[in-house]
Amino acid sequence: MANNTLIIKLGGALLESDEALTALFDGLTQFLEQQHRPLVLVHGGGCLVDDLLKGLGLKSSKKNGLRVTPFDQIPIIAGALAGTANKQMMAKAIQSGLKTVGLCLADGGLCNVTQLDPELGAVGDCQPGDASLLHSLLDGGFLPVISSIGITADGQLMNVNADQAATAIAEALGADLVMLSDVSGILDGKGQLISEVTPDKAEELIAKGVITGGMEVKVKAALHAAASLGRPISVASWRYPDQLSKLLAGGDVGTRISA
Ligand SMILES: Nc1ncnc2c1ncn2[C@@H]1O[C@H](COP(=O)(O)OP(=O)(O)O)[C@@H](O)[C@H]1O
Ligand SMILES: CC(=O)N[C@@H](CCC(=O)OP(=O)(O)O)C(=O)O
Repeated sequence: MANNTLIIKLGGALLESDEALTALFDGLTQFLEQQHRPLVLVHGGGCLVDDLLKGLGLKSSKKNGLRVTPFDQIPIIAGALAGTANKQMMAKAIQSGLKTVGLCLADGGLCNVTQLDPELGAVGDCQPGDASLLHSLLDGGFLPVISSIGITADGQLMNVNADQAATAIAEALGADLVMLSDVSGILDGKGQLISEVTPDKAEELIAKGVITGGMEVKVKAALHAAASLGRPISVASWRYPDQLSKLLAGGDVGTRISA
């Protein structure tokens, strides 16, 4: 199989805008027609989980950008991420005429997931595993759409941060990785886009409290992937799918994170 596989991670806030979701999948379809690159989508859905837990009267909190996941909440969270979010993404892909397969991190042993930290409950650390199922699907012309739910060797469902899941999958495939979020990239203290972030710059911005929460997790995951894959990782917005080709050609779009 061609080794120019592209992983695009889609932040969950995209699911809150039907218009943006349609535009993105139309953009992805055009991109695939032009570039013929094997593409894998990895998605989040944090806001969907927030809404669902709130609706059920359940409290939820985050530690360093990661959701504390009590074991009795994992069935609900897995339902939201591997169920609703995954199928809503697939639905848009199908509407755009793409042949798609919905997966989680456990399918075909794609990722090895273990408990990250007992204080976080059912939250998984995610390491690259067996990518042969993905290779087969890509060879068959399918678009894999992957949620960030994992299963440990002991059979425990785990909630994995979707940026960490995307980096492990990019490592498993040796693929390029682009993270599309609800912001245009990493912003400085004045809200201006930063075009390039190195490990030193990231450390400085995190220490100053400029990069926080979900973006801190994203930047750390991207720095790890940039180092292990030996290429930069881009963080940009899902609002401008027409800029994807420019971004991949090294153009001035979003933030480039290099190790
Ligand atoms: N320096 C920063 N630049 C941009 N966004 C930041 C920054 N620091 C924190 N954030 C927050 O990070 C969010 C993106 O992270 P997250 O919500 O995890 O996105 P996604 O769901 O796309 O993974 C932004 O919406 C913003 O609120
Ligand atoms: C452990 C952990 O934090 N899991 C995340 C998984 C979803 C996610 O990462 O969604 P976004 O990409 O939309 O942020 C969560 O429960 O919110």
